Amino acid sequence: MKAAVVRAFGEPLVIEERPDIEPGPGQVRVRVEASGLCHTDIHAARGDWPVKPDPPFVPGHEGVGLVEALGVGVTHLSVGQRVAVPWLGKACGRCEHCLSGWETLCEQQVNTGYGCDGGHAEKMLAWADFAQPVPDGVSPFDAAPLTCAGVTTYKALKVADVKPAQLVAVSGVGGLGHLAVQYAKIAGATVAAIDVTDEKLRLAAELGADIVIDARKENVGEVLKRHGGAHAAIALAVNDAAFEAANSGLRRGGKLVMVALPAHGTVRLPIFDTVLNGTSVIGSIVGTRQDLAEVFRLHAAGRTRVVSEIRPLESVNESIDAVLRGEVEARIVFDLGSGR
Ligand SMILES: NC(=O)c1ccc[n+]([C@@H]2O[C@H](COP(=O)([O-])OP(=O)(O)OC[C@H]3O[C@@H](n4cnc5c(N)ncnc54)[C@H](O)[C@@H]3O)[C@@H](O)[C@H]2O)c1
Ligand SMILES: [Zn+2]
Ligand SMILES: [Zn+2]
Repeated sequence: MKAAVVRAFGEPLVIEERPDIEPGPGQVRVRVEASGLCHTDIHAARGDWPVKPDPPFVPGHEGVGLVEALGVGVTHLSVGQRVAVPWLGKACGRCEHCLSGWETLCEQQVNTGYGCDGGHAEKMLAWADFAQPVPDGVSPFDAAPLTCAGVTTYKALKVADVKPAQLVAVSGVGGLGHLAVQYAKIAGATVAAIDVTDEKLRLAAELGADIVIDARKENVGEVLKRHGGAHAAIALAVNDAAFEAANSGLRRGGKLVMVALPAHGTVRLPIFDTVLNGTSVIGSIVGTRQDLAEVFRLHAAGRTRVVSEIRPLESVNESIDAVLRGEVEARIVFDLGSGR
C-alpha cells in the first residue's frame, strides 16, 4: 500500500510502498478514501514542537475510509462501514480527564499521524472505540476536514462559551478558521474574521462573517474595540503576533482561546490590561468523540459547508508548500483512490 512518509524532519515526504498491516486486538484496518492536510501535519513533518514524533512516520489525522478488517474483540463496527480516524487515536478511559469528559487531556493518549501512523496512506489502523462512524450522506471528502478542523473549532467555541449577541473574533481563516466562522454563526454570534489574504477574507464574508479585518492594513485590536471588543477571540493563525493582536481586541471579561501552534510560539501579554480587564487565556486541543459526533450531525443536517480542494497524495509536498504560502482556499484533501 502507498503512503506518504516523513523520513527526516524538514525534508520532503516520500511516497513509499509499504507492506500490508493487520489490525491488533481492538483495532480495525481502514481503506482510506480521503485524508485532509492539516497544518499540524506540516508542524509534525518539520519537528516544530517540543514533543516530536519519531521518523519514519505517516502523518494525517483527518483520514476517512471504509473498515476492511476487524481485530479481535471489535463488535460494534462492521466491514464496509465508513469511519473517520481523528487526532485522538486512543485514550486510557480510566484517568480523571477521561472520566470527566476531557479525554483530549488524557496523558496516555496516542495521536494519529504523530504517535502512530496516520491517514496519508491507502490503508491505516485505528482503535475501534475512537474511529468515528460517518453518517450516511456525508461524503468522505467533507468528513475529512471535519475530523480535525471541524471538531477543533467547534470545541474551541464551546470552551469560549459563546452566546448569541456576542462578538467572536476568528483570527486566521484557513482550514480551521473557515469552519470556526460557521460554528460561531450557528451559535448566534456576530463574527469578525481576520486574515492576511484577500481570498480568505472574501471566503469568510461568503461564509457569514459580519466583519472582515485585513491584518496587513488594519489594526486588529482597534477595529475590534470599535465594535465594542470581542467576547472571545479564537486564535487560529500560525503567527505569534496574531495572538497578541487578537488579545488586544478583547472587551472586559473577554477570552483568548489559543488553538494554533506556531513553532516555538510565545506570546507577550500585557499584565496590566489582563488584570484590569479580567480577560482569560485558555488553551484548547481538538475535541472529544462526542464533539466529533455533533460536528458530523450538524453537517449531515446541512448546517455547515466544507471548502476543500481535492488532490492526489503524490502532490503532498507541493500541497504543503501551497499551505505555507497561504495559497489554499481552506483545506486540501487527498484522494486515496475513492473511485470518484
Ligand atoms: N489546538 C488544536 O487542537 C489544533 C488542531 C488542529 C490544528 N491546530 C493548529 O492550528 C493552526 C492552524 O491550522 P490550519 O490547518 O487551519 O492552518 P492554515 O494554514 O490552513 O490556516 C492558517 C490561516 O492563518 C492565516 N494567517 C497567517 N498569518 C496571519 C495573521 N497575522 N493574522 C491573521 N491570519 C493570519 C493564513 O492566511 C491562513 O488562512 C496550526 O498551527 C495547527 O497546527 C491546532
Ligand atoms: Zn489537525
Ligand atoms: Zn485517560
